[in-house]
Amino acid sequence: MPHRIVHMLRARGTGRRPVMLAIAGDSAAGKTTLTRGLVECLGEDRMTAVCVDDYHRFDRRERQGKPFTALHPDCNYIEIMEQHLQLLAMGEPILKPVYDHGTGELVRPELIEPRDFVIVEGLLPLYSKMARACFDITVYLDPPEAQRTAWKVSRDTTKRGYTADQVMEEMRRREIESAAFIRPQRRHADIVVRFGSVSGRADPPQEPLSAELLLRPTVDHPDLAEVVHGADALHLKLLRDTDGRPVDALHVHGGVSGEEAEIVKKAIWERLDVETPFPASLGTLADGATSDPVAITQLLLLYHLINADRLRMAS
Ligand SMILES: Nc1ncnc2c1ncn2[C@@H]1O[C@H](COP(=O)(O)OP(=O)(O)OP(=O)(O)O)[C@@H](O)[C@H]1O
Ligand SMILES: O=C(CO)[C@H](O)[C@H](O)COP(=O)(O)O
Repeated sequence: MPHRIVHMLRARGTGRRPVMLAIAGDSAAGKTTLTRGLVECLGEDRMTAVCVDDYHRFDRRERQGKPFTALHPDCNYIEIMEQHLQLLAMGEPILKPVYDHGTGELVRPELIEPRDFVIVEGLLPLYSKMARACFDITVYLDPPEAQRTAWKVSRDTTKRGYTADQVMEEMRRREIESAAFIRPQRRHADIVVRFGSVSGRADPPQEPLSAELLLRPTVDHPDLAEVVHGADALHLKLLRDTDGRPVDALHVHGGVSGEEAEIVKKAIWERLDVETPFPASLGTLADGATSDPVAITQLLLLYHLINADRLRMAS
């Protein structure tokens, strides 16, 4: 006699499941910037973006009296986030809470209907085993702390109503929870991305930041050795991961020329061998400037999304 869960799963039918991508990282690590370009590229009719900071249990005012910050799992409805991620992974709609980052208030929930691809970004998407089980591809954004601090001060003082001193004080308050709950998610990512100067090289201030992408063998990456062969500003290196295991690292220097970046982007895209037209408009930053290291990172993520979709259709 099948269990009730089996009946429920059968009744649900064989709807198409979306490809699920997680982008985790601390506040102002660049998650929204990366996500926005991906959504623009594939279009909202194919891609749904969800921010899991919407699962904050308390609004900004309520949090002031609490012994923890927004980074703590107890400050978030983690179980509801897990339920919703499971539903999205099965292609089901959710009624998602909404946290307004501008005002710090919890506002009217919104209906989210997953499209072919779902990007889930935020502070804690890879925090629990159940949440991690919902994803096909996982990314952790790991900028140098000094870089992230500068981004957070600039963004929170212009868009979230804080003074620079308030931001710095809040970052100090969050540090213990950042170490305990945010940074450990790095170990669960298929790809770890660091926008900043490549080690041993000082990027000139007028150039976009360089990128280092750790490409862990937990997913199949395109053959980048061929792609970057002979390039001046892109290199593939074998590094030691934090657990001591060897890992490929793709370095994209901020000073990469437009022509070289274009050749590499097209070469990555050709390895997909799909009908989808080459995505031209990637790499846009919040201030409207463009960055080839960001564009190449986004292209690699698109490669994984489209490849995962294609493999699933074929299976
Ligand atoms: N690769 C980059 N190059 C230059 N600037 C960047 C880059 N990524 C992010 N930034 C800057 O950092 C700021 C914060 O980025 P973003 O809003 O994407 O972070 P986030 O991780 O989504 O933040 P939060 O979780 O706090 O909402 C942006 O306003 C942008 O100016
Ligand atoms: O880390 C964050 C992600 O953006 C936010 O700062 C957090 O979600 C809530 O903080 P705030 O009270 O500043 O809105």
